[in-house]
Amino acid sequence: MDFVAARQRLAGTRRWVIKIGSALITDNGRGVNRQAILQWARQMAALRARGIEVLLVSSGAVAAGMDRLGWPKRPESIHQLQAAAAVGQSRLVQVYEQAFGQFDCCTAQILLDHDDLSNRTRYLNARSTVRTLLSLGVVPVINENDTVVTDEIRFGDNDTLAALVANLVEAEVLLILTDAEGLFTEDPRDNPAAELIREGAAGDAALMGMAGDSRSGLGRGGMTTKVRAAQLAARSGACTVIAGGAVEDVIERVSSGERLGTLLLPEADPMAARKRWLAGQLQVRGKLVLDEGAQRALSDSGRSLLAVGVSAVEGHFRRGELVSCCNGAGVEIARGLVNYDSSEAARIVGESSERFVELLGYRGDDELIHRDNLILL
Ligand SMILES: Nc1ncnc2c1ncn2[C@@H]1O[C@H](COP(=O)(O)OP(=O)(O)O)[C@@H](O)[C@H]1O
Ligand SMILES: N[C@@H](CCC(=O)OP(=O)(O)O)C(=O)O
Repeated sequence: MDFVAARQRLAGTRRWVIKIGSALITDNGRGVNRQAILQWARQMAALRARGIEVLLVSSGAVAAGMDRLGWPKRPESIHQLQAAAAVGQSRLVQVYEQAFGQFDCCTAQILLDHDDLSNRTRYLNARSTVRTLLSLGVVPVINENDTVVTDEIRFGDNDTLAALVANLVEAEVLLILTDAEGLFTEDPRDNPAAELIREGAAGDAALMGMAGDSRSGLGRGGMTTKVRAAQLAARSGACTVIAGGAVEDVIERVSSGERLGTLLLPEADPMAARKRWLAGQLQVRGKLVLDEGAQRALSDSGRSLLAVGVSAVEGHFRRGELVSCCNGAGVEIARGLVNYDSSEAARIVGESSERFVELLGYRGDDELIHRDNLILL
């Protein structure tokens, strides 16, 4: 793998999930670290200004709640943990909204549980809401819905949740900020001579052997869940960077390709991995019938599907759902995520994108399906 090129490619990516762990958020349990949050918000706002969509997965509800309630030690009882999370979460979102507000960014709280990502309808709902927020320029601030989850359905650690969110929105990058400067050959708390792994393959089994558990009493999974998160994120083609959240301007520096932290890459070409993942994840909701020119544009030239090359629309689907692309004889040649609802698609098929405003009342995307969201069969 060409790691130098992979680092540089980070600068050209368009959608990031950034996860910040409990120890960082609470300055090692000393209360919500407003100063640090302001710095991260500034950097995330700068990413947004460069056209990069940012989703934040923030831990820290339990730790912030413990601090607010004056509890020195993490409670054992699930009900006390849930109570602490309820107290801490409201404080967290208030701090985020204020911090992002200083950089003209709006935030939205999203609390997810296991069902939201495993149940198909709720998965699509979550996906549409998050995508809508992103299109509005809002930064979603996501956490596990700690007050309602039970042990059986708990993600447990936000590394896993962040990776599943990266899958949900097909992010290109998962940046995990923690209190270590990346993955070391062993826990630097045990061995100060341990060396930083700068780059690797997310699926490399040796990495798990290096990763240890959390020690802080605030975080949950240590490096084990971070390496596993990189593996999960790789399924939809995302690369993962594990880096030190306390490093100055870490988000901006990683996003400009600087060699900070640990970069873990998907084995397959990111685009191929993402397409394979897409094909296996979603149900086909409808069908588009392509004329011969469009069939050639897709199959021979790997181009996007334009409305002008479509002669018919079948089924009922919404923007972002998976549709099948067939030739006149009904043979499926491709699948992809469609940019328009079925009723809108029916109005624009056979037409060039110049007429979209007239036909739909707004311009929208030029492509019916962008080539990045198309899988040839
Ligand atoms: N190989 C390793 N390299 C770096 N840190 C490690 C390693 N193994 C275990 N750790 C521990 O993982 C911790 C970070 O994980 P965790 O406490 O869960 O943080 P977070 O709250 O950010 O998720 C570090 O403080 C470190 O002690
Ligand atoms: N949902 C919990 C997350 C706990 C957790 O996973 O913490 P971490 O290992 O620091 O990401 C909270 O907000 O406290």
